[in-house]
Amino acid sequence: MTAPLLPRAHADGMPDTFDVLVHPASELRGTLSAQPSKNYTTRYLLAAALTDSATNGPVRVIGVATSEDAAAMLRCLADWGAAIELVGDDAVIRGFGAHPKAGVTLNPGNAGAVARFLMGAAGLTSQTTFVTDYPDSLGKRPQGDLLEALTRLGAGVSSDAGKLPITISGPVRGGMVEVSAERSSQYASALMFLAPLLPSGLDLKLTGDIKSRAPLRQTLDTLAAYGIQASASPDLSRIRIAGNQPYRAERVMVPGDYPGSAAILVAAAILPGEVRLSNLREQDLQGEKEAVAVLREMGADIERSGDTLTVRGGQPLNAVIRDGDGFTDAVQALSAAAAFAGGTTTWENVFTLRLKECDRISDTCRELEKLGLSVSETENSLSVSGAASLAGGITVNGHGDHRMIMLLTLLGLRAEKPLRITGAHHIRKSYPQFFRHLEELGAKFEYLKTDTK
Ligand SMILES: O=C(O)C1=C[C@@H](OP(=O)(O)O)[C@@H](O)[C@H](O)C1
Ligand SMILES: C=C(OP(=O)(O)O)C(=O)O
Repeated sequence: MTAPLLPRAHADGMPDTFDVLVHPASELRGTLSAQPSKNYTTRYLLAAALTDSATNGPVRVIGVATSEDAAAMLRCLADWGAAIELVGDDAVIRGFGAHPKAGVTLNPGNAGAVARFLMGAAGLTSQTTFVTDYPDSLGKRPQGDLLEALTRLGAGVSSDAGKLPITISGPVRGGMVEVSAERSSQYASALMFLAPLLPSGLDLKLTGDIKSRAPLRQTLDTLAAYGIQASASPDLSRIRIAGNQPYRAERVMVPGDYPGSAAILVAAAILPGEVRLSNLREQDLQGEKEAVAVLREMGADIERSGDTLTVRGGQPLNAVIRDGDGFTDAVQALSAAAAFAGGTTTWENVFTLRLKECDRISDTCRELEKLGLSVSETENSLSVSGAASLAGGITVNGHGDHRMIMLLTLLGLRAEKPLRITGAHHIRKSYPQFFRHLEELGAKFEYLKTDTK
């Protein structure tokens, strides 16, 4: 099953590994449809695999993302015993229910959410090992909070000081358990996916200053779509999910992706022209929907008609001070708007950005400084002062981080001279068509083949 699931992410006509040369754009104009949501794709695929095909039959996940993270989830679920068929843009999955294959080694690539959600479900197996071929990215991200919770539930766990590679030996028991939600919401989401298949369910107490509440709500939403009952306190510090609840669904449809689309909206706002972006639901739990409100507050002209947003670009922008935790995956893209806004923009409460594919606070500061921008950071915040223009004409480092690559690309589109971004193929983690979408709007890129992974 592995082979046919992989090429989807690479069917873009670009070299396997490349730097991108971003040419300045005078305007952006055209219509796009937002790509499928990364966060709903990972959730709907996992939940589909957790259905028991003997009683539920196949689940059709309609319109799955084509990113490397989606491919990673598909590959791991197939390795765990799910029968997966890709039919056009859909995935048809016959799930393994509460019985993923034991003794399997899973490689979730560079996908944090995929790795953590699967580590939760590994509590159903007698043993699952997790490795990564991204030791410098996912391999450095912390997993200890989830491993502690699984240990309290009776799992045997071995890890490299709370990091990958990790082996989890179950099965675990249910009941009450604390899990820290201070560094990532993904640990709690992982346990939420596990809970319904444990005989006594889980009574989760989320501890610490809870971060990324929006994805926790997307997990509750996914459970509901698969017929699982859950109850949560309004602040999400307590989430109760009864046991012995089978996952059940026939068809689920993946909505459009707000985090990636935020980058398109910013590009459209900082350059003259008119861009229409469809497939973005107004009623949606993705926190990055807030990027629309943030851009409007900065002075962007964005109009909504149903699921379509129209941006009339080139309006003068002003700085804002906002708590960025609610739209964590759009902070990078919005920093490109900040780079051209009057005044200093500060994103507060964004400590968790340091724990993503790179340190999205310090590494961002370093790259923006190279471009001549004035930036500052605290442990928990990132500030960017707007400039009237950017010279460009240099090489900046994509840090192997798709959201950093999006941010630098947006800056390059508004620079005076072309900007080279290293390791731009990592865009495929979440948004393989990013450059192609911008090309459809009139942007020009050169893809410079490299041998650097
Ligand atoms: O649950 C999810 O799908 C995600 C949760 C967020 O992570 P944190 O909870 O670590 O902030 C987000 O940044 C990530 O891209 C996807
Ligand atoms: C941080 C991200 O993803 P993950 O945590 O799933 O690797 C992201 O998509 O920006």
